[in-house]
Amino acid sequence: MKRKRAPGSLAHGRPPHINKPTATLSSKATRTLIRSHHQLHKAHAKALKEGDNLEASRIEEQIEKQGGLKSYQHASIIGQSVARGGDSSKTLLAWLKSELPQTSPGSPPLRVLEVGALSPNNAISTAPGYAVTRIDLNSQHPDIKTQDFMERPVPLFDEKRFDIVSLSLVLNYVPDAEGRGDMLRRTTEFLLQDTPEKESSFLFLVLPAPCLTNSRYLDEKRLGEIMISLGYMRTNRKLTEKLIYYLWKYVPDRTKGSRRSFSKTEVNPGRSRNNFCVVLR
Ligand SMILES: C[S@@+](CC[C@H](N)C(=O)[O-])C[C@H]1O[C@@H](n2cnc3c(N)ncnc32)[C@H](O)[C@@H]1O
Repeated sequence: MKRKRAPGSLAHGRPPHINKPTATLSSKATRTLIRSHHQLHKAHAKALKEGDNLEASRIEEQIEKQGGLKSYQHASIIGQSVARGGDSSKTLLAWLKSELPQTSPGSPPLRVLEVGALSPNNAISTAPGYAVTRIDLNSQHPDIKTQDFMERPVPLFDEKRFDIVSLSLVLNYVPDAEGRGDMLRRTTEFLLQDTPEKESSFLFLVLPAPCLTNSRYLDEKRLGEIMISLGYMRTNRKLTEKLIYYLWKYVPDRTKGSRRSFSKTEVNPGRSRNNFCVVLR
């Protein structure tokens, strides 16, 4: 008998999109591989943090045994295939059409930084009017630069900043809560700082739904508070069975005097919940 995954588990929410890959894994094998990679990745970060190098190298070996980041990305690409739910950047495109109407013929392309890019052929990359810079920890294509977003040099002028930063199923890849807070804060440094509000810039954020609907430490209200303290205003939201999508407008002036820190605080007690958390220092 086919076993259904509990709707509240983090493995339940898996990526959408792109072209159908040639070699295919079953949905179950795809989910198992993604879940196991996430667990090992987290355990590895924990071992390193605790200075347990022996345990860290044991986990590294395990990760390599199951194909490493490459296999995880392959499973994610399959998860993104049209057959398994579609491309999250389609939602981004639809929202941008109403939020940034300057995407008319003749206007300069909107600059997009896609963090965690798996393919240069998704909807945002193939739509006219967008210039997409793609990065990933491990590029699978010559048009994607191998780069850690956390180490990408911070731009000093708006000319080098972006109209849109996309973090689609990337924040949940970061193994620890402080690292997630740091990643969210860092997005603001890549968005426009000196441009009038009507030409605002945006963060597209996609997470597995259970990160917000079934976590002990994070819900939509708390994420909203974190985002507001960083200078973001929510403009769009979509919740599906598996994923939650947001578009946040960045309004730099809003941060003046409103910066707060957020620790690991229980917002939803319950034994069957997950531990997804964002800590903002
Ligand atoms: C599940 S895939 C998501 C792919 C795609 N964006 C999507 O929506 O399906 C997560 C990707 O994020 C990448 N990633 C995670 N942290 C990153 C970082 N700090 N900098 C760049 N890429 C990162 C991983 O290498 C992985 O390929």
